[in-house]
Amino acid sequence: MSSLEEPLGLGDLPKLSMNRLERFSPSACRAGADEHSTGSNYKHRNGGNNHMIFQRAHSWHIQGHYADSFCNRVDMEFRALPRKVLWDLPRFVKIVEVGPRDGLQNEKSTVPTSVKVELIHKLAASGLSVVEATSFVSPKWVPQLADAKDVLRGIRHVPDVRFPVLTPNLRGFEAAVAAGAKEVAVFASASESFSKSNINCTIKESLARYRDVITSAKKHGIRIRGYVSCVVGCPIEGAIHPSKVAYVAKELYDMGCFEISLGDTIGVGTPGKVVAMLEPVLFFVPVDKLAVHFHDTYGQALANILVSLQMGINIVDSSVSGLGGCPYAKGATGNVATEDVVYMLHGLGIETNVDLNKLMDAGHYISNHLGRPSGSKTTIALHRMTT
Ligand SMILES: CC(C)(COP(=O)([O-])OP(=O)([O-])OC[C@H]1O[C@@H](n2cnc3c(N)ncnc32)[C@H](O)[C@@H]1OP(=O)([O-])[O-])[C@@H](O)C(=O)NCCC(=O)NCCSC(=O)C[C@@](C)(O)CC(=O)[O-]
Repeated sequence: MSSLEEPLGLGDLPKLSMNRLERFSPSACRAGADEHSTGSNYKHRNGGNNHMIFQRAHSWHIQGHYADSFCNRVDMEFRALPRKVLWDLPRFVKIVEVGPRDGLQNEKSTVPTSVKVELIHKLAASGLSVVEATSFVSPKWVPQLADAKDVLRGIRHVPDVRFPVLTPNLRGFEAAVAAGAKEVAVFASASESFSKSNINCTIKESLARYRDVITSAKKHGIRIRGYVSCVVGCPIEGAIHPSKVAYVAKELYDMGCFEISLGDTIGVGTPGKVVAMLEPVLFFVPVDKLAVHFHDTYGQALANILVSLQMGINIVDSSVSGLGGCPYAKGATGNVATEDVVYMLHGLGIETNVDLNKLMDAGHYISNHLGRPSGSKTTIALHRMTT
């Protein structure tokens, strides 16, 4: 990866346009204090004194004997500012890749099983530790995933990578186990209307079904993830009250789901709405058991992820190339692109274990197959830069 391709993180702030954070980067000060340099292209006025700050390609420098006292002041200012907004961020974020399931379930033309399996292998090779592979749902409802059994059987074992599948009822769960599933997910909704249109039952009925699935899963020693859909808005009902989200999340968690993913199914969330939704949920479900799952319909997904991380969440669902959309949520676009999430997280100095180049390779593979450009802005930008 060339330096141009690396995310512009805090350590690279001098490369960005002038702003407050940039000027007061402590790494810039440390670099300046350590090695004095020549060749200025930026002047900074501080408290009536002129201090020359020299900018080179990768570091900034403060000249002469002003450096130490200047840097101490700057360090103090800098610490106060990012502590508020950046320093509570997690060091590591687990990404749950949902492209092969959520991303493909809405595709009109049938994607061959071999392509799905190859995509899953490429995603696993990029370092992702969880790749949601498919759904054991009714093929009448979601024809694209009618080959669930064959997809699961086609996946070769990759150490430390998990391949969960969606199961809407006991029948789906049993089929998934028979095909070799080691981890499954159930999916309820915070909206009564969406529950009926998505899984043809009320919220209460869905929770009763999932209780049976979880009881059976426990017997098989299989881990179950729980989804809550429509956590901010519903395509039929509109705004959803956060208390409804908290209720369903708590029920699934109390039943035994090891992780609860909160889905903004139609991507209407904004950071303010997300904070308001997360607050009551955090009252009932431990923060380290929560994941966020944002569709990017209004371009708010990365902002929503950032605010979720600031609230302590460190599990993020996303879809390679931004594939997807829910068959029962008209107009909703795909999930936030995994490439864009990785770029942002790496830029913030947060580890993911994901190799962005290999991930983009997986994105190119499926985008080429589908015959359309990637939905990842990061991929498009880096591609432009290299061609
Ligand atoms: C839940 C059901 C099955 C109920 O479907 P139903 O029609 O109410 O149930 P049914 O019991 O009357 O069964 C209808 C037919 O499906 C069969 N059937 C029944 N169960 C299964 C099964 N497991 N696997 C295969 N076949 C099944 C069953 O045998 C029968 O076949 P028929 O007798 O007519 O030939 C149906 O509504 C369904 O499959 N819905 C699919 C919903 C879905 O996959 N939605 C998209 C995923 S959720 C999502 O995207 C949101 C999420 C998770 O990403 C988070 C977010 O973004 O918010």
